[in-house]
Amino acid sequence: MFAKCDVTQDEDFKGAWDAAEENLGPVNVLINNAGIGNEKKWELTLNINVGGYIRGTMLALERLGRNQNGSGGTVINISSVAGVKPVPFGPVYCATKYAIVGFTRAMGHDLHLARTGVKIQALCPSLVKTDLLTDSVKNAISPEVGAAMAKYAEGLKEMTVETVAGALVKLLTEGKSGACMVVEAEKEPYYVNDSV
Ligand SMILES: NC(=O)C1=CN([C@@H]2O[C@H](COP(=O)(O)OP(=O)(O)OC[C@H]3O[C@@H](n4cnc5c(N)ncnc54)[C@H](O)[C@@H]3O)[C@@H](O)[C@H]2O)C=CC1
Ligand SMILES: CCCCCC(=O)/C=C/[C@H]1[C@H](O)CC(=O)[C@@H]1CCCCCCC(=O)O
Repeated sequence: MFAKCDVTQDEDFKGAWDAAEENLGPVNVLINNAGIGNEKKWELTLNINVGGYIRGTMLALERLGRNQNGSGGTVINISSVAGVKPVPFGPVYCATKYAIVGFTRAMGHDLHLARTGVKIQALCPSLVKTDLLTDSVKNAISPEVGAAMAKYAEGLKEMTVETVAGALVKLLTEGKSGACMVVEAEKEPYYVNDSV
């Protein structure tokens, strides 16, 4: 099914959730995935990459939280390797992905899990060659930085969408709330940043 959803808009997010329930039945997993890499439009990048994830998580807590008579569930936030190490090619992008790791660790803490019964987790993939990379090169802070990003990316080992999806299933099925899992080419996925 398809539903229009601009993640910066509350009404769109609620409408997409309702449409999913009407068409598919009860929802108990939300994956916050929409993201951009645009250093020139830094406020838009924050609104989508951070605001959209927080909006989605708050909606999931409202709809799924046991403290709201919900059934519990899981939110997976797609951060990035750029959320656990500084990536100089996209400083704003990097800041948004660090923000998501911090938000996930804090909101995923047992203090909240005990209240809501909703697990909050983050997946931090390394590079997959999607439109995001092309757009990020085009919208880098300067043409030179864009060129350096493209050159660096060329030198990286290829990682497939299937590898990322496999890690996501592992995180969803075995990961604790607050867990942040990194997935890189030719490595077993691993956890970082244990909760306090
Ligand atoms: N491609 C990569 O190397 C990596 C990507 N990520 C993250 O994975 C997620 C998905 O990225 P990709 O599939 O690679 O990029 P992509 O550019 O192929 O997909 C991003 C999607 O987000 C959607 N989107 C953008 N703004 C939106 C908005 N306001 N509302 C709703 N949807 C919106 C776009 O329409 C697009 O379908 C992003 O959060 C990205 O930061 C994380 C690590 C590595
Ligand atoms: C180590 C960072 C992995 C980043 C994967 C990702 O989220 C891609 C993001 C691009 C973004 O749109 C703006 C950027 O700066 C990113 C490109 C980064 C170049 C690849 C670095 C990959 C690596 O070292 O594993």
